[in-house]
Amino acid sequence: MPIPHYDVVAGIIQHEGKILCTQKGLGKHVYTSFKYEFPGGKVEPGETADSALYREIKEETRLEVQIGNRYHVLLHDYPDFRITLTAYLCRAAHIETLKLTEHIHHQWLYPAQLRELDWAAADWPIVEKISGDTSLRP
Ligand SMILES: Nc1nc2c([nH]c(=O)n2[C@H]2C[C@H](O)[C@@H](COP(=O)(O)OP(=O)(O)OP(=O)(O)O)O2)c(=O)[nH]1
Repeated sequence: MPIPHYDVVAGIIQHEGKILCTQKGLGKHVYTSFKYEFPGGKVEPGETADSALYREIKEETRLEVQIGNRYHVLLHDYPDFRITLTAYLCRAAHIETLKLTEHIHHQWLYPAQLRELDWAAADWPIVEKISGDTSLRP
């Protein structure tokens, strides 16, 4: 049987120079359980990437973000499935409404601090790019 391939969108949500990092809880897969990721999720049939990202971020964080430019696209193979992960720069004007509905923890970190977290394997190229990206500094 071919392994499933999912189209996943993720938001690099910036607020006052920091980026929102969200930690997954225990899930179906040990290799993504308890890992940090950027809020987002699978693009459903009939959705655009933008509308899927806006919907997922609102569902998961209650934040209403402005979606900006596409930042990075990559293909990653997990043991049971593969994803095309597309990360977009996003901005949150207000973060008072932040409420996690699926993740167990969150941190707002400066770009250079992102490497300190235990990220999902697919996210590392994005984390490395952000860490060295002076244009993201406040
Ligand atoms: N939203 C998001 N998902 C990511 C990132 N990195 C990464 O590997 N993923 C994976 C985790 C999931 O397997 C998939 C996103 O699907 P989903 O958000 O619908 O998650 P899900 O509940 O089906 O996943 P799971 O917890 O059951 O494994 O992409 C990321 O930075 N953001």
